[in-house]
Amino acid sequence: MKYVARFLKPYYFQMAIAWFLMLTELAVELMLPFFLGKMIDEGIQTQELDTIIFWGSIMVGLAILSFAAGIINSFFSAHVTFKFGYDMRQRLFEKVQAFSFKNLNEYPTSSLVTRFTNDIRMIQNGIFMGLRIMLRAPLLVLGGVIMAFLVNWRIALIFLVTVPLLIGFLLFVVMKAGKLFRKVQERLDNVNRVMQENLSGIRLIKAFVRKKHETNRFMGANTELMQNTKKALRLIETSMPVLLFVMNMSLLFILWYGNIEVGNNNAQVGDVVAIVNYALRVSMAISMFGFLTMAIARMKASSDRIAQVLDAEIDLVESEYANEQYRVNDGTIEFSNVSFRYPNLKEDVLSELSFTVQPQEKITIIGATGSGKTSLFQLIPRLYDATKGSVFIDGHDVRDYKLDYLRGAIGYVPQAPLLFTGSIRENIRWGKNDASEDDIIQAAKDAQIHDTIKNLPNGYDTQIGQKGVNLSGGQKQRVSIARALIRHPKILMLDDSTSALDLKTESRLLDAINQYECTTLIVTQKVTTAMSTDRIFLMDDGQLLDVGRHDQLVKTSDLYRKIVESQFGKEDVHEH
Ligand SMILES: Nc1ncnc2c1ncn2[C@@H]1O[C@H](COP(=O)(O)OP(=O)(O)OP(=O)(O)O)[C@@H](O)[C@H]1O
Repeated sequence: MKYVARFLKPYYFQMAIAWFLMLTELAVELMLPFFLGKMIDEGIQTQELDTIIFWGSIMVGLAILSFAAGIINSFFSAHVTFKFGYDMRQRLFEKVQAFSFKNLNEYPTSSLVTRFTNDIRMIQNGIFMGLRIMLRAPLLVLGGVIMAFLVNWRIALIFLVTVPLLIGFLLFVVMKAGKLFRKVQERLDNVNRVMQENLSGIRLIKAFVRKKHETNRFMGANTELMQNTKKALRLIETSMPVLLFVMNMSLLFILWYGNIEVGNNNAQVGDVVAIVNYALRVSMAISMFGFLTMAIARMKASSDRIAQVLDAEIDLVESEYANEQYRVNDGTIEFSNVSFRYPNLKEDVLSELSFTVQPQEKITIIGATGSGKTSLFQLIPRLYDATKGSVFIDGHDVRDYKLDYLRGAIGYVPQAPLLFTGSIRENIRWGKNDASEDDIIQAAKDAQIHDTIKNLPNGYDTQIGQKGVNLSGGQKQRVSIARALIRHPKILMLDDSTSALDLKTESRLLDAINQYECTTLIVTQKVTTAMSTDRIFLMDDGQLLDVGRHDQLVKTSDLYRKIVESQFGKEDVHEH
């Protein structure tokens, strides 16, 4: 709950006003039955109209005051609640933006989405209820009992039985429900996860005719959520009849015993009416108190989940010694004894890699799937840090660069091109905010996508659907290459980004890239791509098996020869 208090701090003043108004409402609520009793005894029973009007006017005045206080309290409570939600969502978003890849692996997207939406809403509910009824409910119980004793202590003795009974029962319910609601929240995570996977993979599901399987999976998660929610709500629902039963019994007792006391001249009719009124208000306050504690239990469960994210240690941060002066000018890349292991793995996926790539050199990295090509790429813009050894760019360890600068100097096209909803122009400009229209067109031309865009009905204004659904795989790849080229990066990294391009387009693309003054690393499976670059890195099982030009490797590397044979046929190897 420390974060709840921290995020509420700027709004303490507004909260104080809300609480003050709530106390006003409370005072009125406690006074009304008292005045009602007075009106009955001094006005109605003695049939004095002036007295009735006098007490009646006071009661109407107080009711209006309470009404106004209630409305203004709601206004301030809502203001604090929404501002709180806004601030917390913003902070959470910034934190997740700062997450390293390792952090992101720990928190699945669906769980983050639930935290951003549902958990924050639960906390907001708790705060809103807190501002409206937190002090009011217990004070109303206490004040109601005291006032009832002041009116007539004999009849009020019944409160000594009913109040502890109800409070004890509600505490029991709340404690049990708190645990159940925590489970509900976890089940909601599951439903969101399955739903998200399904929505993003719906095309694949249709293509594989896996609708039934996925529907069952969703039904499983949904049923669990329903069962857990049902359990929690059922528990709360049982509390209401119990509450009503105790309340009705106590009312009956007050009326029965009150009647006797009035008969014995120990009480007046107005006293009995006032105490009945207090009994009703106290019971309602206890039930409100129950809901409030429940809301706090849910709020606690949710705030713990938010705190987990806000407290998550970000393992990949900018070094405090990072040098602002360091610049990437030439684009020399050096790996020195670099080993790397994903945090959740037991074995290295890259072992003892050492090589240097010269400025503006074009390198192809070729190797079996899972051999560590993407992992190698990720170490250059520091998406992960090497577990052992160092990566240097222009002679400086990547860890000594300002992180944003380093990443900004690199044009990285990931394996799965991801485009954002918006126009094609916006997607290309995403790589460089201040790019001019000419820059955008030039980057698109170099990425060999300009002609395609021009032929679209809306050209560069064509809206890209979610994740680029309305573009072909190769078109998406080229838009994301244009997005990287527009930065004029000193280091360009294409992770299997030309896989969907035909040979001619790919060759034109590589020629265009040659015009850029950048060191280029290309992960590919295609020998044709490898042939057009300066050197080929042959990777196998996290190791650099061979390095050389195509014509050298064909002679010296069995593995490379096999790859060439698999793509060109045995006889053609030496021709190529
Ligand atoms: N986020 C991750 N967490 C744990 N292990 C991972 C992660 N990403 C990749 N790996 C593992 O690391 C190894 C190397 O993966 P990598 O993605 O670098 O291979 P690759 O050569 O790029 O493969 P491909 O050609 O299929 O893209 C694989 O064994 C893979 O299972």
